[in-house]
Amino acid sequence: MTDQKPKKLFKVASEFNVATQSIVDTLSDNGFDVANRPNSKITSEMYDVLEGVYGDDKEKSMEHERAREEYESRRNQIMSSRNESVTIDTFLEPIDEDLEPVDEEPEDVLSPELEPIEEPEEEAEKAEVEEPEEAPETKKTAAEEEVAETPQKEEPEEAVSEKETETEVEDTEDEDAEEHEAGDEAEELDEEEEEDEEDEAEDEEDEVEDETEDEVDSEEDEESIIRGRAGKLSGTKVLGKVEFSRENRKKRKTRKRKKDRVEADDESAGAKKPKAKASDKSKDKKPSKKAGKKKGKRSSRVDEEDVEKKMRETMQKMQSGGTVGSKRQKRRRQRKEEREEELAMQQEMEELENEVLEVTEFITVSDLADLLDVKPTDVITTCMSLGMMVSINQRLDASTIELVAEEYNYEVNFVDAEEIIEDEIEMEEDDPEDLEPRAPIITVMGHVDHGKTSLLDYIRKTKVAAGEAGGITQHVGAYEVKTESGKPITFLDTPGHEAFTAMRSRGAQATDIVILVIAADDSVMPQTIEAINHAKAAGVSIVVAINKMDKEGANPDKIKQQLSEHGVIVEEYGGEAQSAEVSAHTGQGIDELLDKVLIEAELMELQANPNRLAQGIVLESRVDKGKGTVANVLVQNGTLEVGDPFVAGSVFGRVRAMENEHGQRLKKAGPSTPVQLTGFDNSPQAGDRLIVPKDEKTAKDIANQRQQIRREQSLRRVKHLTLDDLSRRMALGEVSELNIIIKADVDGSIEALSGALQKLSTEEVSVNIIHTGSGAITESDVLLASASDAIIIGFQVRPTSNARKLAEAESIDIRLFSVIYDAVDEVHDALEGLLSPEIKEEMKGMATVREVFKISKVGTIAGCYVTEGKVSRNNPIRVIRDGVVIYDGEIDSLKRFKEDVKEVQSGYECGISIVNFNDIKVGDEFESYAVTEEKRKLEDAR
Ligand SMILES: Nc1nc2c(ncn2[C@@H]2O[C@H](COP(=O)(O)OP(=O)(O)OP(=O)(O)O)[C@@H](O)[C@H]2O)c(=O)[nH]1
Repeated sequence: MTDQKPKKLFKVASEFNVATQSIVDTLSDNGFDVANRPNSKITSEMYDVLEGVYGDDKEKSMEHERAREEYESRRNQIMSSRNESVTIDTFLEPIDEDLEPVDEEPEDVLSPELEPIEEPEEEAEKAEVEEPEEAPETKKTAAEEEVAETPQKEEPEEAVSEKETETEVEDTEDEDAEEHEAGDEAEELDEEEEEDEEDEAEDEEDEVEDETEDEVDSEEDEESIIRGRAGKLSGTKVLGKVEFSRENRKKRKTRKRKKDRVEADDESAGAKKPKAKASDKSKDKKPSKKAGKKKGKRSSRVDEEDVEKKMRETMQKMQSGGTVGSKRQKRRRQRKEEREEELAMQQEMEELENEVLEVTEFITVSDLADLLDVKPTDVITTCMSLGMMVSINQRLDASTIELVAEEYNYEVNFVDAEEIIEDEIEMEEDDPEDLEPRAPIITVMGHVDHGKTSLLDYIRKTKVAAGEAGGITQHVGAYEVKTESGKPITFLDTPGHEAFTAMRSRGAQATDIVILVIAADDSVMPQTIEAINHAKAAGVSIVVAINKMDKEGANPDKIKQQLSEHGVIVEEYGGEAQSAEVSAHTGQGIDELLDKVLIEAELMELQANPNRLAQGIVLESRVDKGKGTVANVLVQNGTLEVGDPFVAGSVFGRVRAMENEHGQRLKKAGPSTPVQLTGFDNSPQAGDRLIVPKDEKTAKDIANQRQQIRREQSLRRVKHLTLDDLSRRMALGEVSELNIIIKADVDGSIEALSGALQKLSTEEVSVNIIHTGSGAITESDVLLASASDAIIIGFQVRPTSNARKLAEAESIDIRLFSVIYDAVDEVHDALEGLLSPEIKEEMKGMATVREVFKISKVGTIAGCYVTEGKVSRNNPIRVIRDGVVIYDGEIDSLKRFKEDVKEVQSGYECGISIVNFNDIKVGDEFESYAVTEEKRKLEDAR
């Protein structure tokens, strides 16, 4: 190297296989001052020094080079075999003639340009191959002699050493620098080279980013890394570009989707499936390109027009005078963009495939078809294939909608019809300027006996009465307290999580902050944890009140420690939860607690707009003999005024009167004000949202619509789980636990039954006994079953008549048994999906015993009054005393006056005697029932 021309830094770095910085450092250690720029000159003296230091690395570099050459020759073989099918010669005959140096692989040369439809790996592989494509094109334009000359000039030299014909124009820039330097002395070329090299350096940085580049490219990457070009990574800006274009695509997509919805009718004829729709869309966007890519039929997609167009484009680019390097860079960017686009497209298609339908339950077949973009007949056919005959206007239940939607690759998200109606009429968002701070609404929660009630009582007694003569005189579900700073806080006055969860289960949320009460002398208990979980699920802030601080053994630190284990980290422990140590007995720390509540409220920026139509929530309602329906309502936003028409749930009303907790009449109630409200048409339910629409007509319309929906739902929906549909709902994944309430005659039976039933738990369904009790099945059992979606099993007991009616109304499955193992078998069969209630029992009539006549030789005759249905002579009869079955047998005689009759209708008296049973007492009830055999239906078995 001693007498040779100076080399460039990056070349030397590449030769020695080390970073340019290392070279610079080494040289500086040896007294040479060289800037770390790729084109810095390395003199022969410097080179000698470097050789001494990095000789070994040079060896490695050469090995590396050999491996690269090997790879390239292998790749060329593959290329030439692969591209036989795609020849572009036909299109470029005149060019080929001029292009001797590269005509060995013309198809490779042009295919990437003309057919950007190959698989990404292919694309990557051709990263190098495409280079020459510009060369031939260059040559084609005779005018571009200058550019064309370069490869031609080099060819003879390279032809000797290079086996590959593709020979990468890169070589003319990459290795050429090296080779030329040995032979070519032309200074002006050097300058050109410098430019090229700079571009190239950038280009190579690009390659570093380009993950799909092939091995050869990765070698270049290595080179680029070696050349220490990391400082120039400004090229990553390209990514920004790509993102931008993707966003645009998304927007376009959204618009398109909307448009599609509008034009659904026209298009739906062809679009059988959303998938089809998706691919249509993709075609719209990327016509033959993508389609071709998918099918891999590349040559078929290349038409002459395309070729010409591409050629023109290429020539334009060349004429515009970009260097080869910058063109390559552009090309790479282009490819990268294409890949990004493709990715975005795939994502979109996936999105489309997993599209979620937002529907209300019980939409009609034609509505569903509209949403699915298909014809109603398609939905009808689908239903038929699922074994259901439906008509176009038939409303479908949730599971059918899901099944049909699934057929069209849609997921279904059921939305509350009421919400939809509400959304339609919901007034627009409040202008931030109109918002004013409002009082926080607080619920007190905590474990049993930790002092919730005491705390609420203390606050009510000490903080409410101030200034309000008489204090709280009536229950309105909530009350407002004034803190020392004069700021108000509204407390919901029912402690415990029942009220909170009941509201939440109805989708309503009245609470902003939960005060979590924990006794300082106790510890974090199950209900504490439950309360934490509920509050978290509702997204409600927690302020901790460590109560009973007056007690000996109070250990607040222990509580704080335990709380942190459950994700509530108080401020002293570095968390965000406010906490106060209080005593509901002495009042210690209560002011501090309220202050902390206010701090939390401030942090939450609780605001409302008092100058708008009111919105609120029904806390509870009851029927008052004098006033009609009275409901406690918490105004959440806007101002409710006397005379306002409103709708609460499905109930219409007009504010007749409002009273606050002090029994004072109010004309207006602003945000966070609890009021007792009269003027309802009917009884709303706790948790119902109350809104004041713009006029009475709208309010009535909404109420009517909602009533209709509720009617439909109550008519059609099997609201609660029954043993009959257990296996079907298990299969649909709707049920994973079977909640059971057991009522039995004696405690012993309860234990035996619950033990046996619990053992039936399977992997799919666990059996939970949520409540047990002895005695008749009461209304509260049915309510519990309704709230927890449970079935009721009665063993030797019967429901009271109110419970029976309620169970019917609420579709609660009550199963009555006289033999424990019958109950166990039935539940077992239901779990196994084998349940076939072939023998069904139906209550036919009830009669109450009013008098008892004991007649010797005949036995006891009961003078009865038929209260429900009819009592038939031929039906079996049960004797029920205090809700418990005491005998099950047959009627001996049924008489009206002295005549034997077959049956007696309700409202009539009759005399009944029972075979072998004389222990009849006044007040007993007779249940006349029929046993019917039902053929097992196929759908039951599913
Ligand atoms: N020493 C002391 N006792 C308290 C304090 N707060 C409540 N207690 C007592 O703890 C017991 C339970 O208090 P409650 O207010 O009924 O507790 P709770 O959490 O409402 O209980 P449930 O309504 O059963 O859930 C009562 O005997 C209260 O007198 C307190 O700060 N100090």
